[in-house]
Amino acid sequence: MSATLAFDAVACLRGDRLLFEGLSFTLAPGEAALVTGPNGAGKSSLLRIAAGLLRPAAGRVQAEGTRALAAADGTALDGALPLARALGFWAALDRVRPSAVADALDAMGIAHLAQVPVRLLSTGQRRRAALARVIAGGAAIWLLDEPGNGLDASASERLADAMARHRAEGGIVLAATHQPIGLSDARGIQL
Ligand SMILES: Nc1ncnc2c1ncn2[C@@H]1O[C@H](COP(=O)(O)OP(=O)(O)OP(=O)(O)O)[C@@H](O)[C@H]1O
Repeated sequence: MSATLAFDAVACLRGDRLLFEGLSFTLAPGEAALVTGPNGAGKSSLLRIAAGLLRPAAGRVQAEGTRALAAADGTALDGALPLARALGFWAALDRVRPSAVADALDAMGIAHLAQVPVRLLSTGQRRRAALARVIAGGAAIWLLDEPGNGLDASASERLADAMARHRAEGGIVLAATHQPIGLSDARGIQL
């Protein structure tokens, strides 16, 4: 997997507030960074900029490889569909191999929920499902907003394992978090 994510003197403006400016970093294959900072500092905004969903007020973002964003709220999954089918919808768009969904459900320990409609999942199960979507999608660059929120100890371990496997394959992880998430050797980006 070949991936690069580079910020070059990036500034972020929300409304009329400058949240950060002059932010530069480069992540090479296998590298990870942890974005920290107080509530409202702009962590989610930074991830949206990294995903290409929000335009920087200044500077440039270069991404080599596909990007997948797991937002802090919501799963981006159809609540009415059974979990496996909701994930399958994205997997089809991402053109991944058919077994990717089952593997991702296994990786997050929710294979037994495959037939349960997404809207009936618990908060932690939904978080696991959102992460399973990213894992199944096969994107090179994972952008994870508060990925540890709502996860129990076992799910946190599964997330740490999934991130380690992803990096070992040359993937990149950029995560915003207030809590430790088992991301070893991650660069710190303090807002
Ligand atoms: N669409 C928007 N228009 C204007 N301001 C916005 C918009 N979205 C977010 N903001 C503001 O930008 C600031 C940064 O928000 P952001 O969600 O990026 O922070 P954060 O560091 O992720 O915060 P938290 O730790 O609370 O999740 C906040 O003050 C927020 O009110």
